[in-house]
Amino acid sequence: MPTKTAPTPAGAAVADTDLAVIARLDAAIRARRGADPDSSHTARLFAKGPLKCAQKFGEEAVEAVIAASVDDREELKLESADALYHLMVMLASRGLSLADVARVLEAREGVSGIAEKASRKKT
Ligand SMILES: N=c1c2ncn([C@@H]3O[C@H](COP(=O)(O)OP(=O)(O)OP(=O)(O)O)[C@@H](O)[C@H]3O)c2ncn1[C@@H]1O[C@H](COP(=O)(O)O)[C@@H](O)[C@H]1O
Repeated sequence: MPTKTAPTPAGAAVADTDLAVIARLDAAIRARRGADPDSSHTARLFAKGPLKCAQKFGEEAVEAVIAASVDDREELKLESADALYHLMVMLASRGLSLADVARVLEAREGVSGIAEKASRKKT
């Protein structure tokens, strides 16, 4: 078991220790491929297929949206964790990972969203 990171103030900048948690979760999700669905929630989702994985992500994302809408920050943290985990499972069910998403974000770095949208309208 990794050592737990000390609590950080709300809204703190994302640190390497936070990214390490994501990397460990990624490894855990990968390790559940072909595991026993009776003992693993991830394996159960994989066994049900990509459509179920997508549905679960949608449900958890909506729950996060509701928490944000009513300004319940504790619930927002919990639901966002559920949504992030289920996003990663959904990506894995289609042979992708957050590394693929990171490459997309990397390609967009330095490109203003406003300028990009304006360039789309011209074409
Ligand atoms: N981060 C998570 C995580 N977040 C949420 N969940 C589970 O997601 C489920 C969501 O519950 P719901 O009632 O919404 O869904 P459900 O039980 O499928 O019910 P239905 O929608 O099917 O009716 C709960 O069982 C949560 O425990 C998670 N399950 C696992 N992980 C991580 O994945 C690792 C591997 O887990 P297993 O695959 O279970 O070994 C764990 O060590 C954790 O690090």
